[in-house]
Amino acid sequence: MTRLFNDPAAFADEALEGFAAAHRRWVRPVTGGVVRAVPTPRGQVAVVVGGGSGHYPAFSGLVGQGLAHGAAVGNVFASPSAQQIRTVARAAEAGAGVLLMYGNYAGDVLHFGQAARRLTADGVPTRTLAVTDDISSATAEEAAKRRGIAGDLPVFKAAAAAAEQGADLEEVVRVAEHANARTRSFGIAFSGCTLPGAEDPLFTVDEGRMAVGLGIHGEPGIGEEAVPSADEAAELLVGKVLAELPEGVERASGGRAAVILNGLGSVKYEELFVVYRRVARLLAEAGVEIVDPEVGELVTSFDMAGVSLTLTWLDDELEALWTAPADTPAYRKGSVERPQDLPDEVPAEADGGTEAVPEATEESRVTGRLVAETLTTVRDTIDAHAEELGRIDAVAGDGDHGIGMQRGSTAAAEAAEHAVAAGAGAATVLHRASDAWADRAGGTSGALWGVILRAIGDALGDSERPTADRVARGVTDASAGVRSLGGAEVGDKTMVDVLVPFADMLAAEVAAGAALTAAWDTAAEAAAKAARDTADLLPRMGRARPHAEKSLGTPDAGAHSLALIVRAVHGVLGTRKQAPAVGGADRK
Ligand SMILES: Nc1ncnc2c1ncn2[C@@H]1O[C@H](COP(=O)(O)OP(=O)(O)O)[C@@H](O)[C@H]1O
Ligand SMILES: O=C(COP(=O)(O)O)[C@@H](O)CO
Repeated sequence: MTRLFNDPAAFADEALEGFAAAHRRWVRPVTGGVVRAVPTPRGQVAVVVGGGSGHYPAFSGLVGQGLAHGAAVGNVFASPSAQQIRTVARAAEAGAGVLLMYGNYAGDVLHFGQAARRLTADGVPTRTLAVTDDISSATAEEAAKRRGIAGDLPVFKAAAAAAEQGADLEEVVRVAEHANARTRSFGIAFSGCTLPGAEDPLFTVDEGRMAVGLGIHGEPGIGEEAVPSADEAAELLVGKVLAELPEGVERASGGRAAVILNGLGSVKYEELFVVYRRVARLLAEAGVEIVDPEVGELVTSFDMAGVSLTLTWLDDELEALWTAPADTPAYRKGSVERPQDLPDEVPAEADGGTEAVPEATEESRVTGRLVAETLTTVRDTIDAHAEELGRIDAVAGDGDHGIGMQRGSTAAAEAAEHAVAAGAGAATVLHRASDAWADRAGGTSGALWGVILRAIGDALGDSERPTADRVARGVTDASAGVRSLGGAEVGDKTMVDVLVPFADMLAAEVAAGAALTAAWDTAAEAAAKAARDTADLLPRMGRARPHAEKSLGTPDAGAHSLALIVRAVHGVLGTRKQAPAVGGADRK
């Protein structure tokens, strides 16, 4: 149970503020996360890590000499936004490029990928690496789909130590890929975590049972067994991890490995030591030499009761990097040389102020006002359903869909109002709302809603006549944009299952001559049905995929929220018969 919080939606920001205040020796807060207090030496590759909050010490606690140069920190269990990542990377980079590192989760992959493209366009050479150590989350044949759990630490550390030793960006990437390929983890859990403000844990296991193959977001395990003794738990974990040796490691015997026994949040250190005692013996019996083991909390999931075992199979290169010194708030090893002349406190960054809006016609400004009003209604609709969306997402996902959508829609409505007050046209209102939604929400749906609003804005423009045809084209482009960015298709059990039929129906109705409000009504009906139908699908993308069968009978959270939103938008359109974009006479 997370007991101490103020506003749950502000939990991650407030935790980061307190963390930075408590660790000034190591870190400096920047917009979107933290960077080292000791600036990156000129010419050194910067390793910037990141992910959602709720996993401390991942990710902010791993920033310091010998480890990460910066961490982008998202909302609870949600990826940081591309904009946050970019700001942190810009503050950390020192002329030799940036490697962005994160666990392999849909939201992280989308946002870090976008950030890399923007940084490259800014002239900062940038590469990405998603850690994939969790062997329970996909088969060896589909290793690229595996999640990143406690293996984040040794992979981050190898890359950062190589950067510290002067490797260039290509070399740091090679080392990171090599460390990732040689890292394997497996975990078990006795109870799920309870998110700030939530009543119930994300999953429960019956008394005397445990989940096998845990995730770090309170995802239930992939199987269930009776709770073992500490020794039996050690036997299970060691057996699983030794069963899949990486390429280049012929046999366990004679191998050397970095070993991490990780507590997920509420398994006590003494319990971990009891388990580790047997882990160490079993590995010794298997002929594995343990190098610098770690027993403790390194990647957590709030108060989840769970434990995972990670092995990174070392060669000479990886061993030197694993044993190299590091000095961060949560992870220290050996002694690092600390520069004497630390910079004075860096002044807080000025917030960008209000950027002037591009020219717009009066007609487009009227539509901009309608868009802002619609976004306010979207925000209110999401507020009213936030708890329900979180509950649906918790069935097979991480329970954060309500919070993420709330943060995104609130920020979008606010940005739209500011843009309208500055005299913006429809495109600019939607573009500002798109950036605000993606930036504030993070997570998979934050990136995708950013794409949706931007595509509709592009179609409406700031000076063109806002016709029903343009709206329909914008929605069609949004549908294509979401599929292109997220890679999901109809049938994968995502919001795409609703967006595609909605866009297709809207385009068909408008092409057949219907006025926008009537066409939207018919399309929203199709969206509601498509959202309900996702209950019968097995997820093939995103957080729910490893728990496919658990989600049968429950609709997809992102599909449901999209259907709610398009219905709410119809409510606004229906009250504005005079608005330029909604009258049948304005079809062309
Ligand atoms: N690849 C994808 N393409 C389109 N939609 C996706 C994809 N992956 C997940 N989603 C949608 O995102 C929703 C979850 O959004 P969010 O709560 O932000 O996710 P997460 O916490 O997993 O980042 C899912 O219910 C699904 O509709
Ligand atoms: O939760 C995380 C990001 O995953 P999403 O795909 O955005 O849900 C993060 O904690 C793991 O790095």
